[in-house]
Amino acid sequence: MHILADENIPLLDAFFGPHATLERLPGRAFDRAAVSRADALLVRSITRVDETLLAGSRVGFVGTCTIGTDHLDLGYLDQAGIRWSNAPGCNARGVVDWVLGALLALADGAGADLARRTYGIVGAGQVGGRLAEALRGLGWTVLVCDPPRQATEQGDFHSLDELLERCDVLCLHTPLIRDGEQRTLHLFEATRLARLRPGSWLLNACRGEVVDNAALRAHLAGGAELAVALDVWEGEPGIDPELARLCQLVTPHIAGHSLEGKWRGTAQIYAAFCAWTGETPRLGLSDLLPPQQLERLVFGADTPEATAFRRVCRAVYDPRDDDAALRATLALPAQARAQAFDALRKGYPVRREIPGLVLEGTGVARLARALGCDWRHGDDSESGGVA
Ligand SMILES: NC(=O)c1ccc[n+]([C@@H]2O[C@H](COP(=O)([O-])OP(=O)(O)OC[C@H]3O[C@@H](n4cnc5c(N)ncnc54)[C@H](O)[C@@H]3O)[C@@H](O)[C@H]2O)c1
Ligand SMILES: O=C(O)[C@H](O)[C@H](O)COP(=O)(O)O
Repeated sequence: MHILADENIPLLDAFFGPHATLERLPGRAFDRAAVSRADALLVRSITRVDETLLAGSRVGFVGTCTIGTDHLDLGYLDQAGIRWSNAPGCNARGVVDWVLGALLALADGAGADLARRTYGIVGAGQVGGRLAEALRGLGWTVLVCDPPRQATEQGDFHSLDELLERCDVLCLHTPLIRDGEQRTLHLFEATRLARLRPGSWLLNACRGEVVDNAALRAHLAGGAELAVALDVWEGEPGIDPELARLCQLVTPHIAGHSLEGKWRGTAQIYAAFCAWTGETPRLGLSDLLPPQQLERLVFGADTPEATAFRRVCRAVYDPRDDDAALRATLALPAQARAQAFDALRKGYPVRREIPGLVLEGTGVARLARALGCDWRHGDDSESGGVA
């Protein structure tokens, strides 16, 4: 068994080493020659896997250590009898942490109170569903638009038109769907952008193509009262530097790059690979995940929830660091800028997830529940320190 794998997939040796020979390549360097040596492919989001790449090969399994599948031609894989798997939900929590950090950054820029805004979540699956739960858990107002779910479930869903009318924060979490009734390609084009309420915020951490980037740039350049946080871009890795300069927060498609998110992705694909070969998995994520260095945050009984929220989010992750790193590349020539975008993703520092924390203090029980953290009553004589 020979596996061709993206070099940016962590834990390849630990999981797959006992089952196969491994060959690593940059995700953008997969070609027919390399694929002709492989029985299985392990990819991330940047490798287009379709008939052009696979025809005539003996590849029988394609695993993508990502949530998204828009880089896979699923119709072709099914018709060619090639087993495939993605890693549903693997890095959803990392994206939620990115959104929370982005909201804090936007609130600082606008002098806004996060609790008083109305949130619209477009696409409420693994990411959007968790985000809605977190924001509602904080007592904030959240409207959800998810027509595919609305068609099959009872629930409190709203139309996109209603979100545009009522919300002052829009968070996009749909898959990229290029055609059909649920098309999301350029879901936010010039007309919809123009309908956003003045003073509103737009956050995109799903796929760049869900927002028409040229239309967004024109809208912002025209003086629109809109603050924007973008993690994903049309034309990655060659992003539009003018658009980036007009946005309040910009990051290089790393919203889901928590350590747990990346490792879970490998573990999920390993389980799918073993199901394909008929072997018994020898390892699970819990065998490998290191303990968190920062485990406990202690709050005094009088700490306002908004203050505690800020401390918890920022203690784990502040996307303004990623913003600064990406902004530093914007003046580079196009090719160097695209390489820098990939390099920031490849060399991404270790980042853990908020639910790994324990929050201690009588006043933070609701916050802990909303953020998915364990909670301890604790000793109220301690005040706001970090253990
Ligand atoms: N930036 C990152 O690092 C990062 C990380 C993880 C996931 N993602 C991307 O985020 C997106 C969402 O991921 P997920 O795991 O939540 O996916 P998911 O499939 O679990 O959920 C997507 C939801 O969108 C809904 N949807 C589909 N078409 C819609 C439409 N036209 N309007 C509104 N809702 C619609 C679906 O019904 C579903 O509930 C994917 O594109 C994924 O690739 C990005
Ligand atoms: O769909 C996903 O899971 C994410 O967009 C994923 O994190 C993409 O980043 P990559 O894994 O390609 O680095």
